[in-house]
Amino acid sequence: MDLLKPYLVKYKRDIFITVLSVIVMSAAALYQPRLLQDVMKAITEDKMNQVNSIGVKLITVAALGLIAGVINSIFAAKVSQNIAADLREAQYRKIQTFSFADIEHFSVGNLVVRMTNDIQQVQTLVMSGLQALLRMPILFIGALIFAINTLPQLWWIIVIMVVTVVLITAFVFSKMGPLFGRIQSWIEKTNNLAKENLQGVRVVKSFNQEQNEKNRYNEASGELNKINIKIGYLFSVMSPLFMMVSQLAIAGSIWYVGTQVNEHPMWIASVSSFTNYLMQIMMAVIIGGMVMSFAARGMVSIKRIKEVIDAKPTMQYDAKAPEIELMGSVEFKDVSFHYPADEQDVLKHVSFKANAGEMIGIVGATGSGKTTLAQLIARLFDPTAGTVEIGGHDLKHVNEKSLRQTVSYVLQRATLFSGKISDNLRQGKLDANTKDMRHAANIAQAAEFVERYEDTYEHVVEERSANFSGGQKQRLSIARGVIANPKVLILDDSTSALDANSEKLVKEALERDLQHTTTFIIAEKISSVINADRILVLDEGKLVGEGSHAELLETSPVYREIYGTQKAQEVNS
Ligand SMILES: Nc1ncnc2c1ncn2[C@@H]1O[C@H](COP(=O)(O)OP(=O)(O)OP(=O)(O)O)[C@@H](O)[C@H]1O
Repeated sequence: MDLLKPYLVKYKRDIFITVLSVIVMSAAALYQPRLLQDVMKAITEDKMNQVNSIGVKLITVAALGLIAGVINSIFAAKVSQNIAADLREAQYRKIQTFSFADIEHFSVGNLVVRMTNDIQQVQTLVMSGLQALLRMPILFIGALIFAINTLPQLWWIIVIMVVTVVLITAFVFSKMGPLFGRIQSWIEKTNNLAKENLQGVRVVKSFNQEQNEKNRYNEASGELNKINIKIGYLFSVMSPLFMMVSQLAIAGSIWYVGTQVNEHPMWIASVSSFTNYLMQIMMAVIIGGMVMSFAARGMVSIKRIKEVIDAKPTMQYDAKAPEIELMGSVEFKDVSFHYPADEQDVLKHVSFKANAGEMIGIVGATGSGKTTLAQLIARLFDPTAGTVEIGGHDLKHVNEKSLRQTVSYVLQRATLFSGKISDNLRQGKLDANTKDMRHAANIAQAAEFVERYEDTYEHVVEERSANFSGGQKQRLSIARGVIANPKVLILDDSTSALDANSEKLVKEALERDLQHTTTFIIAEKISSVINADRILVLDEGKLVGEGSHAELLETSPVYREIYGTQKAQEVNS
């Protein structure tokens, strides 16, 4: 509940209104049977003036109860929605501070469920809590007092009814509680499967995997369904049982009063309000059960949201580090690295220095650690040993803004955000004007197709950038990467979807227009980096060669082998 405390304080005025309205609503509900009893008594005693005045009172109390009920619902909805929005934003803010490792730790699907379904559960809990938490004890205790006060001789019926109902509730909840935790994890699994399937829809269709995917999804969805049905069964048993117990209690009280009516004729007026109070006691217990079920589910969700909000990002920036202008040299000093989930190093004792303005090619077999190395330059991960320095500064002590202004990383898989082309380019430079955009697009060989649109840079980017080809996406990502004229630019296989001529034009433009930028080009094909000032050769996480193309052909057997294989493939194709 710690999680909710600050929000309960924040919305205390509205919460106070809900509490007040609950009190009025419950008091009205409790007072009505008593007034009904008085009316009946007045009718049997033929006191018509009393009947009228009590009737007016009855209508006023009912109207008050109704108005209080409406106010309660409005404010409970308002508070619960505000709290849900605040929690959603708090989670989102926190997730923005997460490193890659933190996201991998939770998994994307898991975070999405925590942002949506778990928030929904907490919203329902707050809403039902504000509507019922106070109402339940007031109704229960109030109706108990009124019932005993009305027909004290029937106390034993109340006791039997309450004990039976409490036992049923305890039994049902002992079975239901553990199911709520399982529900959330199965929702995550089905969401992950759906997301993976939809994102990879082309692969699924082209490999005719629809049936397999359907089976995988059905299995997970079936498990989720089973748990939901179990909970449904338990609930469906509970309500008729409660109704049966209350009907038996009512029948028992009428029977008992019937046997005593000759001695106590006034009990007839009392028995109707007594049974009314019995129903109210039962209502209180049912409401309590419902709140408990929302609470059981909501508590699981609160715990899951709290895990995100309280998570300490594994990588933090030095808050005291001043914002400085970094120079473009990049140095790895005996760097080793393994991913958080793995023990084995994927980079092993890597040391090199790239001088400002150099163009460095990085080559190596698939899985040799090229992308990992690039991620350490952009500080998406910290090395597990050694240091990475930019402009002579250890990245662990560099201000975040300084780093982001210095390093621009164009990822292997081009990702654009829905909106406009200009919105995407401005992610690279906030205040970019059309001239900046045109310049960047020219370098990336994107201007040619962007300027064919009537609305040029204001052209829409659809969700998942579905209205662009792979090559167009890559060009726009490169444009976003170069627009701010970064000191360090990393192109991670970013021209793989470009034809050879466009790739050559991009390289030439980079050399011409970003002369002072230290550029790292990760490439599968040696031909893509053949003219680089220097080429780093990676093999199973080790730096096994460093030099120009000509030098490496002389000195590095690994490089020679890769080059030889690629040349042979070119000749054969
Ligand atoms: N997020 C991750 N968690 C765990 N292991 C990872 C992760 N990313 C990569 N690896 C592993 O690290 C090693 C190096 O991967 P990396 O992506 O750096 O290679 P690469 O040379 O860029 O490969 P490619 O040319 O295929 O892109 C591989 O063995 C890979 O399985």
